[in-house]
Amino acid sequence: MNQADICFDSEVYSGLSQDGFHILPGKLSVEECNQLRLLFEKDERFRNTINMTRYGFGQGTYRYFQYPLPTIIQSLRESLYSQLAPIANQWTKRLRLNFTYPEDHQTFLQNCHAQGQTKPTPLILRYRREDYNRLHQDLYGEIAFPFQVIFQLSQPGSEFSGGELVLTEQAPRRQTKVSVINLNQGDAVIIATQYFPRKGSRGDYRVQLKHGVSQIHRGERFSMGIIFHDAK
Ligand SMILES: O=C(O)CCC(=O)C(=O)O
Ligand SMILES: [Fe+2]
Repeated sequence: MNQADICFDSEVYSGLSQDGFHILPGKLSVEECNQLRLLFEKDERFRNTINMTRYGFGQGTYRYFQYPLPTIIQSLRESLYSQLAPIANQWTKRLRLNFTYPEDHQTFLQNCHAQGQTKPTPLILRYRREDYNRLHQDLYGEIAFPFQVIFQLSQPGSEFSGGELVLTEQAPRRQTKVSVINLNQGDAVIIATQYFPRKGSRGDYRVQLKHGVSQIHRGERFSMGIIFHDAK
């Protein structure tokens, strides 16, 4: 894991505030991706397994980790949180929301737990031919951190085709805009969980964001999601 390549400077801030997402290239090594993929088979690591067809979420399988999280996921969750929390707090001010995100993830989780959100939310997803993930938002209770991070664990082209990560943004009085995010194995993308503030001529306005995955045409695609709030 390369900590040095995340630098949450003004470019990250303006990207997130303009588009609601920002790509972090080469966040994980191929070796780390392969290790994370292998975890998918280890039942004892997970608290719940979701067959997406059964819930109408799409087609494919995802598994929620249980505590304690694998070390690499725990450390990514803490370090990404502490870098994103200051941006989250600038956003809440711009959106005139009455909530302050603590500096460290542990304190944030205490807030979640006090609201009955106690279950860990980091997950690994596996898609095979014809699988897909419908547009959605990952909200699991009243408390939601405004960012989440998605990691590509498979290599497009050699391992699968299709299966693009898709974001839709909905601004007031506009038709929906779509962005297709092409990630290589090991890349990650920070996305807005629910909505983000965008500067307009008459002040900031709220843009809603959803994410999903287009159908896989060939092969197998694994991804990992780090969501910072816990679930009810
Ligand atoms: O498979 C993907 O790229 C999307 C994963 C996802 O929905 C998530 O991490 O919340
Ligand atoms: Fe998601």
